[in-house]
Amino acid sequence: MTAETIAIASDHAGYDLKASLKEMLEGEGRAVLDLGTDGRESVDYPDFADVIAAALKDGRAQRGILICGTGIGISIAANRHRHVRAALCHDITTARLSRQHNDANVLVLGARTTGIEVARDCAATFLATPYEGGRHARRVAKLG
Ligand SMILES: O=C(CO)[C@H](O)[C@H](O)[C@H](O)COP(=O)(O)O
Repeated sequence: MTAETIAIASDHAGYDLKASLKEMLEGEGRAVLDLGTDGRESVDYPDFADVIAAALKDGRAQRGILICGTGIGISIAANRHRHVRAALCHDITTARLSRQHNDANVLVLGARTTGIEVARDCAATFLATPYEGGRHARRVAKLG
């Protein structure tokens, strides 16, 4: 198993899915850094995008998973950080291509829009798929 640490965070809407994915990943022997939220009480998704961005920046984690209700708000917030390439994925194809073409370092899921089995498949695919580089490297470099 790889030595990388996966940071995971959500707002209240994503709390249950976060718990499920954390259990799955830890069951696979992965190191998971849970950065909250810690319950179903209403919180603000930008705060959790920011904590994931900080963990990637200071090296506590190498990749991340973010969850809110739709995944939209937390994607917008995460992508305001220049070192974050957060990809909102709805199926294994988008999860795979976010890695192969975009070198995404954060998978984003919508807990109110994506079923749990699809979400688990997205996480597994995202974490297993390497970046292709090549022609994509020029484009990713232009992202900042
Ligand atoms: O940011 C979002 C929409 O793009 C997320 O889905 C949030 O989780 C959602 O807005 C939270 O809504 P709530 O009614 O406050 O639970």
